[in-house]
Amino acid sequence: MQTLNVALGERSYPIHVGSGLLTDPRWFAALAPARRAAVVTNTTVGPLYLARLRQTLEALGIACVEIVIPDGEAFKNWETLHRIFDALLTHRCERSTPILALGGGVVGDIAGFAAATYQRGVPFYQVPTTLLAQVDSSVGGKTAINHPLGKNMIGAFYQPGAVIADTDTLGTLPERELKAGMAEVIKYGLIRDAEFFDWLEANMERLLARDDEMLGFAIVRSCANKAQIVAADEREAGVRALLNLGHTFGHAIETGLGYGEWLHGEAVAAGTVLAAEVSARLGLLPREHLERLVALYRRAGLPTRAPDLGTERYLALMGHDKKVQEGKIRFVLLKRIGEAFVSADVPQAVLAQAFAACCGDG
Ligand SMILES: NC(=O)c1ccc[n+]([C@@H]2O[C@H](COP(=O)([O-])OP(=O)(O)OC[C@H]3O[C@@H](n4cnc5c(N)ncnc54)[C@H](O)[C@@H]3O)[C@@H](O)[C@H]2O)c1
Ligand SMILES: O=C(O)C(=O)C[C@@H](O)[C@H](O)[C@H](O)COP(=O)(O)O
Ligand SMILES: [Zn+2]
Repeated sequence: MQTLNVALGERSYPIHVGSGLLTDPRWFAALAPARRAAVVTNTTVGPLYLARLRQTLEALGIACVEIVIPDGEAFKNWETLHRIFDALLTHRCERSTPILALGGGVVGDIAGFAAATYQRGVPFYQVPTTLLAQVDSSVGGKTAINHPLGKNMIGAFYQPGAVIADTDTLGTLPERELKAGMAEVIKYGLIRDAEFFDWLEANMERLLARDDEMLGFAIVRSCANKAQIVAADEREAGVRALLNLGHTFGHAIETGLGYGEWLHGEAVAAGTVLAAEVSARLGLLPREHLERLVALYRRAGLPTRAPDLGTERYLALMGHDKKVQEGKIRFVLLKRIGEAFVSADVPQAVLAQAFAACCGDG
C-alpha cells in the first residue's frame, strides 16, 4: 500500500493505492461524520464492487444511497447527469452528504461534476476501478460531461477529498480496457519521465499479464507524475496542458466517431502517433523516437493508426479543443521521449501530411 499527496494547499488530498482497500474502513474514515453517502456507479461495476463498498461504509456507520447509471462513454451526458441529480434530490441528500464515484473515468468524471454542482458543491471521493482511472482520471479534479460537438465540454475543476484506488479491482477489468489504460500510463513517460518510458519498454508484457507488483509500480509512478503536474498548475494555465498529449487528435476521433466506438485510451494512442508524426515532420522529434513509441503502443495492443475522417473534418472537430486560443489550435508536440511542449505553429499542410501518413488501414 502506498499513499501519495496532491499538494494543493488546504485542498490537498491523498491518493491511496493498494490491494484490499475497498474492504478496509480505514481508507474511508475521512467521510465521517457523514451518516449517509451517495455512491455513483454503473451497471457493470455496481454488481461487482458495490456490496463490498457498502459493507465497508456501513462498518463506519454510513448508509449508502446507491445511484447506478448506464455503462459507457455515450452516457457521459446531460441526461445521465440529470438522473444523478434526480436521485440525490429524491433521497434528500444534503450539502454535507459525500458523493463517491465507484468505477472508471466515465463514472468519475460525471459523478465529480455532479458533486461540483449539486447544492453548489458537496464532498467528493474517487474510488477508481479501471487502470485508466487509477493512473489518470481520478487525480487532478477535471470533471465533465461530453457535448455532441466536443469531449468534456461542460464541466468544472473540482478536487476530490481523497482517491482510494484498490488495485484488486483490476482483476475483473476486460483486456481491451487494461490496454486502453496503458495509453495514459505511456503518456507520462512521453511527456516528462523518460526513465519510466524505458521501464515500460522493459516490462510491457508483464504489465499486460497483470503482474501485481508491476501494475502497482506503474500506477504509483503515474500518479506521482500527475500529482506533481496538478500541484504546479491546477487549472491548466501552463504545464498541465502537457497531460493533453494526443488528446487534440484523440478527442476529435472520439467525437467524430460518436462516443464509445473507440475507447478514450485507444483514441489517445492513435492521437499521440499523429502528434509525434507532426513533431517529426517539423524536424523536432527524431524519427527513432517516433518508431520507439509506435513499437511500444503495438506491444501494448493499442492502435497506432487513426480513422480516416479527412483533414477538413479533423480540423472542424479540433476547433472545439479547450486549448484553442484566439481561434488557433494549440498542439502538444514532442521533442524527444520524455519532453513535450505546446505549439500553436503547426501549418495546415503538415497536419494534412500527418493525416495522410497515419490515418486509415495503412
Ligand atoms: N478527468 C480526467 O482527468 C480524465 C483523464 C483521463 C480520462 N478521462 C475520461 O475517462 C473516461 C475513460 O475512462 P475509462 O477508461 O475508465 O472508461 P470507463 O469508465 O468507460 O470504464 C471502462 C469499462 O470498464 C468497466 N469497468 C470499470 N471498472 C471495472 C472493473 N474493475 N472490472 C470490470 N469492468 C470494469 C466499465 O463499466 C466500462 O465498461 C473518458 O470519458 C475520458 O474522457 C478523464
Ligand atoms: O488531467 C488533465 O489535465 C488531462 O488532460 C488528463 C487527460 O488524460 C484527460 O483525458 C482529460 O480529461 C482531458 O482534458 P480536457 O481538458 O482536454 O477535456
Ligand atoms: Zn485522457
